[in-house]
Amino acid sequence: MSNPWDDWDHVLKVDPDKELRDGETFEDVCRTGTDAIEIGGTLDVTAEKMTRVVDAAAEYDVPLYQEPSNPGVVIDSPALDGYLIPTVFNAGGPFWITGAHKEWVRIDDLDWDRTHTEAYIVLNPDAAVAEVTDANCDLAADDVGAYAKVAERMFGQEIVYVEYSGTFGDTEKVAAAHDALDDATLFYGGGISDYESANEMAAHSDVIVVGDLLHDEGVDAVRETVNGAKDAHDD
Ligand SMILES: CC(C)=CCC/C(C)=C/CC/C(C)=C/CC/C(C)=C/COP(=O)(O)OP(=O)(O)O
Ligand SMILES: O=P(O)(O)OC[C@@H](O)CO
Ligand SMILES: [Mg+2]
Repeated sequence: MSNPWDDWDHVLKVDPDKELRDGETFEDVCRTGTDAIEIGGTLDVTAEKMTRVVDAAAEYDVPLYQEPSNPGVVIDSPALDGYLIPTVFNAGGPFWITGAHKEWVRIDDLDWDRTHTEAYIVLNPDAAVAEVTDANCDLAADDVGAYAKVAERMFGQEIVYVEYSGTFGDTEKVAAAHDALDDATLFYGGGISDYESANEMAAHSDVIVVGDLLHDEGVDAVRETVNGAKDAHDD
């Protein structure tokens, strides 16, 4: 079965809790050449802030996905192509693996056709997501590869996400996850800041995710990362 992300090289992650650069608009954001926009962040996200971003991006034709950090921020909008729901394979306890999901399914009527999961392997211990989920980030490359294989083969995950949010990762660990997967799509996110870093990580993954750069440097810098990712996959 084919999935939209099979054809992606680049995802832009917009944090609803952060501002765009002065003078930049969501139209500019949607015209960076990214393949999809993921809307989410770990800290201080609310349904209201989510709605603001979804509404602002709705009229452009880039696919829009919500990535909720908890069930309380999920919004119901026809502008969304879907929901990418994290599950943190190396979380310190079950809540961020299946517990939050159980609570969500209990209280909400889910649109299953638009709901997909991302099997996160969180590797930057200083990131908010690592602290919130109490992730065990002390993993060697072969541990990372083994988690990726478990995610794909035992849990049927179609997306595995190596997450270094805030810092550029260890290419050996990213490559170990990539090598472990047959069909699942490997997302890599963390510290991508320019053409070179995008090009380098894209060589070890299927999709690179760019986050803070949008809020810190703006849309022109993001466009360079799109070029870096696409060039890596064209070679
Ligand atoms: C069941 C539902 C609907 C939600 C639960 C989803 C889960 C398990 C979330 C746990 C992991 C998490 C908080 C993911 C959020 C996405 C993410 C990693 C965003 C990046 O956040 P950071 O960049 O670390 O944080 P800030 O941008 O807020 O600093
Ligand atoms: O903000 P950065 O470091 O680009 O990370 C992107 C993304 O993986 C965060 O979830
Ligand atoms: Mg962030």
